[in-house]
Amino acid sequence: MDELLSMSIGGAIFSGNSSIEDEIDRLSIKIEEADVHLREKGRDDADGYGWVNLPYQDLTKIIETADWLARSDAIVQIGIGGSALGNRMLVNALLPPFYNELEAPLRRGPRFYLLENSDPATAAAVLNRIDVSKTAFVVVSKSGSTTETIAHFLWVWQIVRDKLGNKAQEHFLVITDPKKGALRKFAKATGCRSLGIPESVGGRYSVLTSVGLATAAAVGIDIEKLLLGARQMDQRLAMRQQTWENPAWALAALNVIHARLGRNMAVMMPYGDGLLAFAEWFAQLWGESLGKNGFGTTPVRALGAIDQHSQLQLYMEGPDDKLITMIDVQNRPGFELPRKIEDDVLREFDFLCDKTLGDLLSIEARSTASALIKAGKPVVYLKIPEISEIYVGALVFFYEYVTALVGLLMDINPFDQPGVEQGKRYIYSLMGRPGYQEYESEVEKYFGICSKFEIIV
Ligand SMILES: O=P(O)(O)OC[C@H]1O[C@](O)(CO)[C@@H](O)[C@@H]1O
Repeated sequence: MDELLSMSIGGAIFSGNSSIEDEIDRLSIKIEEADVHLREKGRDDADGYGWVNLPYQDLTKIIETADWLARSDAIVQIGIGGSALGNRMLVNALLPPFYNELEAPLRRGPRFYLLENSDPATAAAVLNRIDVSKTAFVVVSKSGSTTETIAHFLWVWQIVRDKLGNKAQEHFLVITDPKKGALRKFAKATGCRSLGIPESVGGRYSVLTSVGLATAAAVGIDIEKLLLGARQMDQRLAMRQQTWENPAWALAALNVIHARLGRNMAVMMPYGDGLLAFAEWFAQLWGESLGKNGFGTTPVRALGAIDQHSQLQLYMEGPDDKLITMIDVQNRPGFELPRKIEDDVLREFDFLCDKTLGDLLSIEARSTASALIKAGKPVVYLKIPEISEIYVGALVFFYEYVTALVGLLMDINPFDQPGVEQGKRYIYSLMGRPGYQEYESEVEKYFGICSKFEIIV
């Protein structure tokens, strides 16, 4: 059986004489219970747990829609948080660098842009790069009401309608809740295309639904293989019923143990530019799922080898408050360094000859892990065979699984995000949304406290 992922752990400092094995074994029963709970709730398609079934879904409708999307010259996806980060992660990992700049056939599908942040500079720049009449706009929001997304949508809808009149809706795909919300109403009223997001799947667990898959397939990512990887991971995790055989169980336990010991940051440091956005996707998954009831470890996004020259000093000799995960990749595209150095003045670099840049990156990952372990810092060293659909699908499912398990081990609900709602109410009140006026005075009060200490230079 081909390997999907390997995990090694090292460098942990525990209290007293306790070993990593003892600490993890102590949590075994609770992990088994959490695992059973997760799978049972998944089978029932309970609220929040639906992602467990996504590897087995029927892709027909998504593929049909992707075929339509693929006929456009550019795709602009409008969404934020879980309605964008998964797309960014897939595109970053599975399309060639500078994809939008490539010409066909190297570019396998339409150019792909994301409108996430409510920053007018980015929005204007994207609109300047596309021909509206040859573009498909994909509006993604599970709730159908996220302010940033709706603001972008209203702006784009106006522009497209001004340009294309009653043909405007032919350029829109809405991905939202199958039954409710303003975007669902819009799709019904205009007759534009739409896809549903399963009700039981929350935003940050939705990359393997229409949210992540429709545009991914349109730009040439093999979504069947993504699901195959997720499925294989699911099946392998289900087979491993001992903590020390099951990497998801061991990693979930490890995270809980380190958090209890005050290691309150979870550094995600993949080695390779293609996994940069994986760390960003992980940050939402981890932060929004686990930051509750005073628990939660702060996700920190890092990138190897770049952050060796930026953050590593802190990881090595700063406070012992981090669990550092590194992701190494076994096979990377070849990029041979010179066989021989001709210039005398450069001879001291002979040791680099005959290797590839990929070898260098993996050597850097191993060396950095060793240095951290020597310094007594806890390291999780993950290795995937390559950055391709199967292994990315497997990695995504693995992290969703680990995150949910950590939440259940800590007796928190890993599928809600009540804390985010307060800020949303304040935004609505300041933007004048009816029904939210009462919150304006709260904003004034609390922002007033903050402004009291304003210092101007
Ligand atoms: O898909 P929606 O409903 O627009 O939500 C976007 C994001 O906003 C949040 O609700 C809060 O940040 C996330 O959980 C979600 O991924």
